[in-house]
Amino acid sequence: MKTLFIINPAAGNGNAMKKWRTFNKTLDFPFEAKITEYAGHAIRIVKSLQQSEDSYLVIGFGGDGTQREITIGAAGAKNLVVGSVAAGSGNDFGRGFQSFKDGPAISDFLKSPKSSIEDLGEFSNGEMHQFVSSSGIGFDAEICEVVNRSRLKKYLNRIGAGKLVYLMYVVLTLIRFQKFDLTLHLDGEEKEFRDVWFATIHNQPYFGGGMKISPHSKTDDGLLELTVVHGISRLKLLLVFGTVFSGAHTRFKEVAQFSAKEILAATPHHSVHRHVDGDAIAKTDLAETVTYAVSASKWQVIQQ
Ligand SMILES: Nc1ncnc2c1ncn2[C@@H]1O[C@H](COP(=O)(O)OP(=O)(O)OP(=O)(O)O)[C@@H](O)[C@H]1O
Repeated sequence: MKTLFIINPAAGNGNAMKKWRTFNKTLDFPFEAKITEYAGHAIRIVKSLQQSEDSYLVIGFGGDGTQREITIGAAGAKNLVVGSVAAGSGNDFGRGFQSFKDGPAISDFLKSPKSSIEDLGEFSNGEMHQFVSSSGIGFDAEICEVVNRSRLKKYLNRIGAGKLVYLMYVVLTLIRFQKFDLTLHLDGEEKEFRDVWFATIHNQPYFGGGMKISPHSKTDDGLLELTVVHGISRLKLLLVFGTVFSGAHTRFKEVAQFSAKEILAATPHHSVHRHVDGDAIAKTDLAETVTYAVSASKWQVIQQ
């Protein structure tokens, strides 16, 4: 089995490259390495390996956006197994799926490679998008969007204070966020929610950099889970966030959770920010209904 590392220099607030330069000195096996040059590049790199006669262990060296791209590129391929080394900001991929903690762990894996077959989330709004950990709309997606656009972020990253800007925008967004109405169809059953802060669809339990928000999610059960946080004051929302790490958030009546094979979601009165695996994408369109489901293309992740 060949090994390819894919390094995203933009991950971890621009620190992934520095981490890679130290990390690659610890590797005692042959490997190839490619540095991504633009968003979406990792999908192209990994897709091109699908034609290879060799089998590959493809290891992402970045965060959740990088792992999403690698997984999409590897979906459906029998000769590709996905691994990861956390070098991003949130790194939820490595919490929900197995990942490598260091070079010797990769070395051990290569001596007797094992993998498992996993689900991939998919949503369609005319265009098809895929996600590996979660995709959602609302408060958290708006934070992703404003942080990405921020000029202050670039400046603070340079002086090593990138996390500060995130915290600042959480508070700002909390003050100015406009709650929205949400209409859902869960395997055909209709549900309406008012005053929604966010709704997130999960393939795995972790979200937002270590919050175990969807404790019942399993990565290979052919189902997606949905969390809707609604009808809650700003102050109580902060309290709920404080309980996510222990799992106690599921006891609040304002936190609704469901499992379904197919989820249809519409925001008929508001255009709302969206994310896939923590990366902001275009806002919802008032006229559209988005369909979420598990993709038919499965993928393989390492087992240690
Ligand atoms: N050379 C590049 N320049 C700019 N963006 C890139 C480049 N290569 C990849 N990207 C994009 O950078 C985005 C962010 O990377 P990633 O999500 O891996 O890191 P992160 O945001 O620090 O981590 P996390 O998502 O775990 O918080 C990815 O979605 C990817 O498309």
